[in-house]
Amino acid sequence: MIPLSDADKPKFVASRRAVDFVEDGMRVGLGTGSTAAWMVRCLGRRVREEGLKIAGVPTSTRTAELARKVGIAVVTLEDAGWLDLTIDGADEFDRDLTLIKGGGGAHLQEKIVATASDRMIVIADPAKDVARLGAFPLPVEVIPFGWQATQKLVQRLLAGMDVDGRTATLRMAGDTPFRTDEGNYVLDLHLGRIGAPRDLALHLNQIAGVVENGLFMDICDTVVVGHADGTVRLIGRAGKEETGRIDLADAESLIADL
Ligand SMILES: O=C[C@H](O)[C@H](O)[C@H](O)COP(=O)(O)O
Repeated sequence: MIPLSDADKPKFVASRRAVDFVEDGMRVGLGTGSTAAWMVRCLGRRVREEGLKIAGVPTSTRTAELARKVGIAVVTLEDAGWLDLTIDGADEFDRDLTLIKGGGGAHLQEKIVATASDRMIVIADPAKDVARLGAFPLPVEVIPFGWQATQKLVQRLLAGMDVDGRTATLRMAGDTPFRTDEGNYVLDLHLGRIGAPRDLALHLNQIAGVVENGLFMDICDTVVVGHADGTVRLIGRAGKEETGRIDLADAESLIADL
């Protein structure tokens, strides 16, 4: 048996706690990324071992593949209509539960799915908890047509925004531009600090060629932070907090899914 790596421990702990919120009959949005992958495995185990009946709406082709592999019934958002809950990772979250997402380029589908849900729970490790957003580059999905013009307009906008850095770089996958599931490109905005996230998000989405930015405001209801020692912290709106503990040995049967 391969031991759970130190990097995976907080992801497993947060995921294991978050799937307790899933109830029989729910339509559940399934996030994307390394943390969300643990959540999908934890949820798959509940489906297999407890007979939990859920419909999962994945936010990427990667997540769809994993969900099917672990036994979750996968449906489209169109089929589900509306969702009870979405559980997803994040690249950063602040005190207002505003998020930066899209490190894996999935933030467009993730935002559509999360906003079509009654509730969004974010699962994270302690490194994602920031006093101010912006150290993580902000992903912005753009249409490939005329993307250089869009990049110029984004940089022109940044010149008037409350941020420290102002470069927007095209995300690459080797020698070619990275493509999202929709076939679009991603500009990563190196801002260092985002002083007014709402202002920035609204202005970015006004630029022709911008499809969606990775700032999630007023969408997340609860953040579940997992720690490597098994402790878990739930942060709700208005700073409401709760702590708990997850047994790390509980991850063993999931390691085979890796
Ligand atoms: O596009 C990717 C998503 O927004 C991820 O949820 C985010 O990047 C966090 O990923 P991870 O859990 O791998 O740090």
